[in-house]
Amino acid sequence: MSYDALLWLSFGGPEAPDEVMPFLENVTRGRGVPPERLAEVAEHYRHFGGVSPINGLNRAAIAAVEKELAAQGIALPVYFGNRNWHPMVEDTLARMAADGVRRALVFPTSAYGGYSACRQYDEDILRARAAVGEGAPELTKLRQFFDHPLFIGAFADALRIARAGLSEARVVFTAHSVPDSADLAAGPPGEGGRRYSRQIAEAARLVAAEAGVTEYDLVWQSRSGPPQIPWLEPDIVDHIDALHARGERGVVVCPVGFVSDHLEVVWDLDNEAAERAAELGMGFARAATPNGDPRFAELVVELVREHLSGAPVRKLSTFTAAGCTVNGALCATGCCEPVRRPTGAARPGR
Ligand SMILES: CC1=C(CCC(=O)O)c2cc3nc(cc4[nH]c(cc5[nH]c(cc1n2)c(C)c5CCC(=O)O)c(CCC(=O)O)c4C)C(CCC(=O)O)=C3C
Ligand SMILES: [Fe+2]
Repeated sequence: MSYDALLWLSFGGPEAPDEVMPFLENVTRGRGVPPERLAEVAEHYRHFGGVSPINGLNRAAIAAVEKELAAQGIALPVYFGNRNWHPMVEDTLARMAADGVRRALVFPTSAYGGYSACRQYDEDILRARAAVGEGAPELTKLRQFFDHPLFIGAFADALRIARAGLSEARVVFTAHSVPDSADLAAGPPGEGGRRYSRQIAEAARLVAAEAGVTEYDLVWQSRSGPPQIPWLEPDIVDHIDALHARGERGVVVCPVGFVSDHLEVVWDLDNEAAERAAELGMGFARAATPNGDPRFAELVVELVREHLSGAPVRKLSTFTAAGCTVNGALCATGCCEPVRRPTGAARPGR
């Protein structure tokens, strides 16, 4: 099979103060996130002048991937499109079609399975292809890479470096929380669910092993949604309290659930969690995310080469290599089914 382009598909983020609310409305439309939470998150973006780091980080990563492709003699133009903010994936796909792209690979900026981390990117692909209509490029999404040796290796080195600065500290892995019901529905029906949290736990185990860490915890961060709906727990900040209560002197946080230092990392960890640790007199360090590591570009190009030249599928876990589907198709019927969130208002019966 031959491909004409690589589409870099990401979440998107505002790049000016007046973009914050429209961006947040795009993210949360129909998802039952209370207005108070939205106002709070808008405030987080305002601490950074209304500019999320995510688009800039993606542009830098794309530049690194373009260099790596060229270095490996692969002629594949890279396009950038987002789910929630400009450049919107619908517009990017229209441009690709106009440029004559017939078939493209898609790199989603998430390593994991689950509704938010995988299936929602399939929905983006479906939506973008429907928007372009006739002549829309055929899109093959690259697989989940949470257990790829280059991903694990980048995190393991970052964790080693972060630990080197703190003499006594508990290692804590963190990932974005999701509703418990969404985690339960993650993966193909019949496989017991929880594909998202199981993959996160496996990545944490692999990173810890490679970094020589024998004891650690796995916690969650950045929950939204109404408080009566259960999400994955414990929360990172509550966990820092618990570590303090049992006499730990410091904490090294490894954000294994993310590929770059976007807002959830630089606000929820580097500000909120770091501040709580400081209040408690605990040491705090945070491991870098892989986006800035040269191995990240190599990883992307290796995933591309699995398709272009049959490069071996390298992975460190025994979990199924999932997420690789064509034109937004699911891994399996009912895989990572979205769980409808209550909006607070009564919903008309359907
Ligand atoms: C699993 C997961 C990932 C990792 C996988 C991946 O990377 O794709 C992720 C990434 C990200 N999440 C991001 C931002 C936001 N996520 C929100 C809300 C939510 N995230 C959820 C899950 C995840 N999110 C969920 C279940 C919700 C509830 C609403 C819903 O069911 O959809 C909200 C709404 C406000 C709030 O309530 O926090 C915002 C602003 C940004 C960009 C940050 C920047 O601007 O730098 C990134 C990379
Ligand atoms: Fe999110």
